[in-house]
Amino acid sequence: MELVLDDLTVTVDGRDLVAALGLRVGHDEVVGLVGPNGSGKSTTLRCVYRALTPTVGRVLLDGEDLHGMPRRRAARRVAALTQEQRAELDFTVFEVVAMGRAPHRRDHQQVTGAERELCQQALDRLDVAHLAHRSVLTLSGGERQRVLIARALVQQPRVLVLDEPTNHLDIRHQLALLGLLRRAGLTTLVALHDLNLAASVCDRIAVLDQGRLVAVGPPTQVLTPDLVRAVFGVAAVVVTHPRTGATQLLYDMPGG
Ligand SMILES: Nc1ncnc2c1ncn2[C@@H]1O[C@H](COP(=O)(O)OP(=O)(O)OP(=O)(O)O)[C@@H](O)[C@H]1O
Repeated sequence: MELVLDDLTVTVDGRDLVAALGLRVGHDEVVGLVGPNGSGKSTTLRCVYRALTPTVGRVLLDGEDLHGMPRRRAARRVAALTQEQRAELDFTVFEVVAMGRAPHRRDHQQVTGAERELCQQALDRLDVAHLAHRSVLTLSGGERQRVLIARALVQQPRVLVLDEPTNHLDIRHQLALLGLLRRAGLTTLVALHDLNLAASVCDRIAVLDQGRLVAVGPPTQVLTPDLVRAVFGVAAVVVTHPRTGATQLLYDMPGG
């Protein structure tokens, strides 16, 4: 499914948090959204999971206006892992993951055997199967993050929107998650702070600065020392990973 952000603008109190953003995420493509704190990444993603309605512009799924769709139809297409997401009620991990099926079920319908199987697979993929019967209230930050990602997968969306999904994850689970995103075969828009992780996992990277898209393209073309200095104010050199061939940045320490 193709996701298009068409001339997206979000204005609050006369200030454009996102300004005339145009971005296309192709079928099965993983596009990374990077930029400094406050550059508009979460605001952009909030428009895609419908927490915000753009002031101007549209979000299109295969040409259809996402904000004009009935809520359940949109929820069957787009799953999100957000910054706001909390799991504060005393449900078990399995119950929380099974909630991902809600857009596909009629009210009060029981979870089917096939859906239970789907949940079990997602728990296994995210390495949280051993927690299935624990209360989500007892989980560590990284465990909770993995449970919420499992729930998003169980939703069987066509489009995945992730806001800093590697937050709280240790390095093994960060890499496992990004590998999973690569293999998921979903149209994926992911906000990431770590430029090296973004370079490793994304087909293309879109760079936001003060609400404006300033660069978009393959990591090797976008993540140049000039761009990193101009947008992030950091001096960096670019190296090529000797085994994977991925572009990676090495940063100068300020005053170092
Ligand atoms: N509801 C709001 N009212 C006013 N300003 C807002 C609102 N929501 C976000 N902002 C501002 O919009 C700007 C962009 O915020 P946003 O959360 O999209 O940035 P971000 O790129 O995701 O940042 P970070 O890397 O810090 O998570 C920030 O300056 C933020 O303070």
